Amino acid sequence: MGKQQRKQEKTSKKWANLPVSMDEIVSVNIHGIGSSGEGVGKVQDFTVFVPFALPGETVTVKITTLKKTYAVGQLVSVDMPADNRIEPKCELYGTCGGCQLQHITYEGQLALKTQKVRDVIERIGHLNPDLVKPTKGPENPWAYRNKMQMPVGGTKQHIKMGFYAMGSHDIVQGTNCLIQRDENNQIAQVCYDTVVHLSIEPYNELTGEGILRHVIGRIGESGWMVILVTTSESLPNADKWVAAIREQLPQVTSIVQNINPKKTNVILGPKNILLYGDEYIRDSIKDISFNLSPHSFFQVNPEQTTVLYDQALTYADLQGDETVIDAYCGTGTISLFLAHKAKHVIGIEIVEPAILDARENAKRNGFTNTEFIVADAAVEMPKLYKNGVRPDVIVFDPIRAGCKEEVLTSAVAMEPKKIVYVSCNPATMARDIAILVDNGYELQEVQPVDMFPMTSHVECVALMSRVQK
Ligand SMILES: C[S@@+](CC[C@H](N)C(=O)[O-])C[C@H]1O[C@@H](n2cnc3c(N)ncnc32)[C@H](O)[C@@H]1O
Repeated sequence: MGKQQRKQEKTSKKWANLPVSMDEIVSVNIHGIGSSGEGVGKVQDFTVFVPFALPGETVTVKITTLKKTYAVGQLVSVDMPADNRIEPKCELYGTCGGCQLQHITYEGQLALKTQKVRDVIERIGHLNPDLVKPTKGPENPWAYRNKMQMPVGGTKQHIKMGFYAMGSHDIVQGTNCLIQRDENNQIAQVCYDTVVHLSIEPYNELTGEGILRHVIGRIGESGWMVILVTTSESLPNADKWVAAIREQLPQVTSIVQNINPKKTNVILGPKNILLYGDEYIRDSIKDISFNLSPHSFFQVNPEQTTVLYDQALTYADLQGDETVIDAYCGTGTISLFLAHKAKHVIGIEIVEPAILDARENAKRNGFTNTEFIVADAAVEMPKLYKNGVRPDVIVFDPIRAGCKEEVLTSAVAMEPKKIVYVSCNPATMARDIAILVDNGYELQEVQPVDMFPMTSHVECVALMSRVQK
C-alpha cells in the first residue's frame, strides 16, 4: 500500500463516524457567515464552511478539508441562490486572494458585516446585539485603495506581476484591480511593461534569487510614489526605469528603490535609495496633513478613515479640557484628530519610526498639546497609572490580537469616563469589551465602518462609559 493510500485510510478511519467524508459531494443549506466571508452550513449537526456561498442558499459542495469538528467544502453549484447574489465584476475574482465578497450586492455586504459584528457582540461579549448600528459604507465601494503592492515572480522569459492567489503565494497575472484607485493601476501597467521590456530577473521566493521583488504605488494629494523593491542595490537600467515612469506618468513625484535582501514575507527592507524626485508624498485626512515615505503607515482608504475617526471623536465628546490617552497610536492619526479638541493627548506606540512620524506630523500641523511615547502599551499603561496619570478618555486602536489584559486593567484603574475602542477585529474587540464590562464599564454603542468594501474585513468603533458608583 502506498504512503498516500495509507494516509487516506488512516484519515477515513479516524473520521469514520462523521456525517461527511473527504471528496464527498454533498448538499448544504447555508445559514451563516464565517469570519473570512465564507458561508457556514450544516450537514446533520456537523459544520461545513463553504467559501463563496451565502446565507439562505442551498449549494452543492465537494468536501476538501475534514477535521474533527468541521469540514470545508468547495462550491460545485449554487442550487438555490440568495436574492443578493450577483455576478462578480472582476474577472480574477475567486482566483486572486484580494476580495471575498464581490458575489454579493454592496447592500448585502454591509448587512453581512453588521451581522458579523452583532454575532460576536452576542456570542463573545455576552451583550445585547442591538447596540450594534448598521455598517456605514461609502457612496462608491470601488477604486478606493491609495496603496498597491504587487509581487513580481515567474521567470525572466515569463515574468509575472499581479496578485497572490487565494491561500498561496502563487502569482495571478494582472495589472488592473477594481478596488485600487485608477492611478495605481496605471503605475502597475507601466511598471509591468518596463520590467518585461528591460527583462529584469524576477524574484524567486523559494531560492531567494532574482532582482525585482515587488512594485508598490502610493497615491497622495501632492503626487504619486513608485517603490521598486529589489534584493540588492543593483537595479539594472535604473535610469531607464526612471525615464519610462516619468515619460508615461508625469504625476509621479517620487521614485524610490527599496532594498530587501532577506528571505521573508515582509515586503520592505530597511534601506531606501531615492531614484527620482522627493523622499515624501503628502496626503491629508480632513485638515491634517501627513508626509508619507515608503515606510510610513497610512490608512489605505482615507474617505472611510474620516468616517471612522469622526465617529471616534463624536464618542469621545471632548470639550477642550480633557487629557486623552491614544494607546496603539501608530503614526498618531487619531491622536491628532483628538488633539484638536482636547487639552493634552498622550500617544503610545511600540514601533519607533511610527512615533518619529507622529511627532513630525504633530509639529508640521502645529500641535503643541501632544506627547508620543515609544513603548509596549502593556508596560506603559501600568507605568502611567503608577505615575498618577488619570485621563478623561482612553482610545484603543490595537492590532488584530486586541489589547493585553494589563492594558485593560490599568485602563480601568485610571477610571476614565469614557473608553473608545477602535478595532479591525470584531472578535477580539468583543472579548475586550466583555472584560471592561466586568470591571465597571457599560457598552453604549458599536458603529461598524466599511473601510474595505468587497473584502470580508470590517472596522468598528465602540463607546464604553464608566458606570457611576
Ligand atoms: C491598528 S494600528 C493603529 C493605527 C493608528 N491608529 C494610526 O492611525 O496610525 C495598531 C498599532 O499598534 C501598534 N502596536 C502593536 N503592538 C503594540 C504594543 N504592544 N504596544 C503599543 N503599540 C503596539 C502597531 O505597531 C500599530 O501601529
